[in-house]
Amino acid sequence: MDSAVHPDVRETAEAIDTMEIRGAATIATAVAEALATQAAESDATDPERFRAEQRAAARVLYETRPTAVSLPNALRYVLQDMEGHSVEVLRDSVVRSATEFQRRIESAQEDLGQVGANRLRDGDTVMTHCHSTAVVACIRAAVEQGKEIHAMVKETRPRNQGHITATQLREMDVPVTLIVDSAARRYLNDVDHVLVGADSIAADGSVINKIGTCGLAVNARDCGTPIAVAAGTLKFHPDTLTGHTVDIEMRDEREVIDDETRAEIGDIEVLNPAFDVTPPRYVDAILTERGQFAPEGVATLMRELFGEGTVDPWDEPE
Ligand SMILES: O=C(COP(=O)(O)O)[C@H](O)[C@H](O)COP(=O)(O)O
Repeated sequence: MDSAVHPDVRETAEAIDTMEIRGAATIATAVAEALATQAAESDATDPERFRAEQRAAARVLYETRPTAVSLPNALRYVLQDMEGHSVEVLRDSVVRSATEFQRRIESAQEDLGQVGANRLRDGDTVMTHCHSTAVVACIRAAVEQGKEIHAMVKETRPRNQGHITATQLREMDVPVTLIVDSAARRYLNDVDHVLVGADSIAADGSVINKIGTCGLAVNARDCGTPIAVAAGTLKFHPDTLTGHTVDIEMRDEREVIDDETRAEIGDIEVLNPAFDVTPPRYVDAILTERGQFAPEGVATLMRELFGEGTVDPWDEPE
């Protein structure tokens, strides 16, 4: 354990690991803030030491959850300009980049919210899955445009993030109907849109999001209900441009079944994948702060954004 890693960084990492801090954009904001604290409160006296501390902090944060690419994308953004010959210059660079990153996330969320809102008509009902700040931003913008929007919120087992969505939508007076996940098919003909977020978008337009998204999308397509994914460019996974796949997080079995019930049943295997992959053919549109794209079209924008490839600033230099 590297003692130079600030306690706030460890606290943030722990909160991400236990999902007290969760959701791709929220995780990204939290890690940017943690790196800024690490920088602001560092007592390193030489630049090399300062850089090593930042790398160690970034590694602790990076190793928390593997699927949401917003996390490494945030670390890269904050540490990208860590050039300079004095600790003061380096510190300023990290703190400035972290602030800039948070500002960009906020404005991207607002812009993609407008894009999503433009797809929604007055009186529409939207089915949601999990809790996505980007989806909430779209519905909020539609409400601010004066549209009456209803929501059918899937509870999203095993952790019931649908309850967070329901709470936030009620706070803006959106009428909410809560359903269990397996009831989605029954109501897909009654809703006008399915709107979900994303943890990562792959170069082929595949969408990696909360487990159950793929089944929902396949069913939506079968019913002819349009499905859009609200995901800023922060969710674009640069490594998929060179053929890498996205790691799907497996979580603790006890999120699915408690030890006592399990013992009563007998010897069973329990699998608890947190995310799944929806192929691009089941997705109508990806909504970003740069407008909406057909999933097959994101590769061009990804190349524009990550053309030169990426570096992993948490790695030790060669
Ligand atoms: O799958 C989840 C959250 O999963 P978990 O609860 O396991 O973190 C959300 O749909 C995306 O992260 C998008 O969220 P946002 O739009 O807020 O980035």
